[in-house]
Amino acid sequence: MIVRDLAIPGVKEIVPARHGDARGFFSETWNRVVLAGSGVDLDFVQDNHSMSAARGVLRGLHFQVPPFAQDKLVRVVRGSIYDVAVDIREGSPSFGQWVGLVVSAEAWNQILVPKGFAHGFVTLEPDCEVIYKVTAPYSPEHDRGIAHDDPALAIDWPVAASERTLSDKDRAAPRLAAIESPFSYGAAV
Ligand SMILES: Cc1cn([C@H]2C[C@H](O)[C@@H](COP(=O)(O)OP(=O)(O)O[C@H]3O[C@H](C)C(=O)[C@H](O)[C@H]3O)O2)c(=O)[nH]c1=O
Repeated sequence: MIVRDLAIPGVKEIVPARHGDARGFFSETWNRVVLAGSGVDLDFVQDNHSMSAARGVLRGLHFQVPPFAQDKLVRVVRGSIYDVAVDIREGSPSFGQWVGLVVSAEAWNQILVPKGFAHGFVTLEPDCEVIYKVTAPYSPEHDRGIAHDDPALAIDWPVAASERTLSDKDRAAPRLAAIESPFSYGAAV
């Protein structure tokens, strides 16, 4: 299992081994002990699976506020996505900055998005299936969003605005400056 920090510390790319043979392959896509050995010791409580039918489906930017803040371990079992994590921890040296990663079934890679980050992705091809573990259960009352196209974030989405499909909720999301982040850099969540 390869674990590497992306441009904002805490956000990581994880690539599990894939053991191929004449039948196909086997992969331990998550192993708590192995990940803990790489400094990622998380207790996931829920597994999610979303399917997006078209290229350009954009889900995000979402986060849940404490006490339901979530770490997320995201992987793609069909297709490919451009996955984005935005640092929304007040006082962080990278507050308002983002990191993006292509996550795909072909690359067999994953992205770890810690608490304190807003998360979203855009699909790069039709029929993308995204599987992700989270460390807190879904709580609609604690679910929040910020605008994926907030000019202050200037996220370089690889799908043109005219080709994106968003939920009504995401289209109406506020800009980062319009919300009070519940996260503080260095503080336990
Ligand atoms: C997130 C979630 C949703 N739902 C229900 C609520 C709605 O009836 C339906 C679609 O929910 P939503 O439009 O919030 O789904 P996404 O836009 O894919 O949201 C996700 O998108 C980005 C990428 C994220 O990081 C979050 O995991 C999550 O917010 O599933 C549940 O039943 N459980 C859940 O954990």
